[in-house]
Parts: sequence; C-alpha cells; structure tokens
Amino acid sequence: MAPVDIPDRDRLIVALDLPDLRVAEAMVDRLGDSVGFYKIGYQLAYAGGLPLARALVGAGKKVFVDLKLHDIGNTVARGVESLSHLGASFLTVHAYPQTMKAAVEARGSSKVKILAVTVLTSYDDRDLADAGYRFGVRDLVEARARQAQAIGVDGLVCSPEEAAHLRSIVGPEMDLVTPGIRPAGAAAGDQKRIMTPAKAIAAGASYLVVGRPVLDAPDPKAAADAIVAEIAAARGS
Ligand SMILES: O=c1ccn([C@@H]2O[C@H](COP(=O)(O)O)[C@@H](O)[C@H]2O)c(=O)[nH]1
Repeated sequence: MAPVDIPDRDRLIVALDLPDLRVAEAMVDRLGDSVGFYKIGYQLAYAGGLPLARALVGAGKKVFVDLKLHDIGNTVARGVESLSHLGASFLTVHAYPQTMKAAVEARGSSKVKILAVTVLTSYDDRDLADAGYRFGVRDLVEARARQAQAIGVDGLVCSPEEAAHLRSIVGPEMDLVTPGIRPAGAAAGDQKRIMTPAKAIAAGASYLVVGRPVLDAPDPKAAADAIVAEIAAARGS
C-alpha cells in the first residue's frame, strides 16, 4: 500500500549537504524535533559522515543514504550489502536495469528501500540531448519508472513535475521521492525542474527532499517548520 500513515513531518527529508560531521550534527541539533528524516549524500558521506546515519537512526530519526550507485552489477550488489547495515530507510541507485536488478537482489531481507533516480532534477531536455539521449525528460522518466517497477524497485526519485504522471503509471505502491523543491520565492540554484512543497504534495509526491532552502535559511528550523506546515495544508491534515 502507499505510505498513507506517514506523519507530515516525516514527509520532509532534509539533505545534510554539509562539509563535515561537526557541522552536520550542529544542524541536526538546531533542527531538533522539526525534522525527522535526513539525507546523507556525497558531500557528507565522502567527508566521513556515513557513521552519522547509524547515530541518527539510534536517535529515532529516519535516514536516506543518497549515493546514487551505478557500476557493474557485482560492485553495486556489494555496495548495497555494506550500506544495508546502516539502518537507513532509503538508498539510491541510478535507474539502469543492471544496476536496479543488482540492488534489489542484494537488498535481500534488509529493511532498506531501493530508490531509482530517474532523471536528475538539474536536467532538462537539452541536457539529456547533450548527454546523447534520444528521449526528452518526460519520456525517459516514464520509461525508467516502468523498468524500475518491473524489477521490483521500491520507489523513484523524480522531479515533482513528473509526480502526477508517474503516479498514474506506477499506482499507489511506489514511493515518489522528489528533490527540486523550492518554497515560493526561493532561488532555484542549479535545479531546473522545481515546484513548491504544496504543489509537489498535491501532485502526488510521497516525500520532499530539501537542502539549501533549509540549510541556507537565516532560521533553518523556521524554514523546516514552514515546509511541514505547507505539506500539512496540502494534505488537509
Ligand atoms: O534528481 C535529483 C536527485 C537528488 N538530488 C539531491 O537532492 C538534494 C537537493 O538539494 P537542494 O539544495 O534542495 O537543491 C541534493 O542533495 C541533491 O543531491 C537532487 O537534487 N536531484
């Protein structure tokens, strides 16, 4: 079933795109009870931040390990096996069939959900053409979503712009995890396919991933609270 019983607060995933453990821990302390779900990506993981995943889980938070694995199947499988011991809820791989199959098989009985990154939210049709793809964003996202579902992947990372269309294709079961979230007036930065929190939820997103609009806010806790309030309003909670 779709994750209908998720508290509004836990639909916000704050990306801890920060330089080291000390800074990340300080941000987690600052956000306090306002945030229940954190993402650890390249910057923090490569700066020794993966142990924070265990600590956060131990403290009752949920964790998304966003390493976007993509390699030969054997290497992806071994990576998933290692990462599955962290206690994270989500782990990303790129949406290539070999990669997704290896990850789903290697996950085994571990509770970590495998998410497939469809098309990065910083890409538009022109970026895909520059990279040699013959599909535009909408068609490539759809094709990858269908493959992911057939392989048994648990969820998709997509832009909220594709959420409504994907929901109609994959049904209620798969988690739709959407970066590219920008509260009204926030700078897009390098993101090209963006939506506000309220519109993303209305479009069918299960979770919203937010980095800079929270981390760079003068008051990150207030920024997180405002996003959760928008999520609650959009869901009629
Ligand atoms: O397609 C994707 C996949 C992952 N991300 C990650 O989400 C956050 C977004 O951060 P912002 O500062 O809110 O832009 C970041 O960690 C990305 O690595 C994505 O943006 N798009």
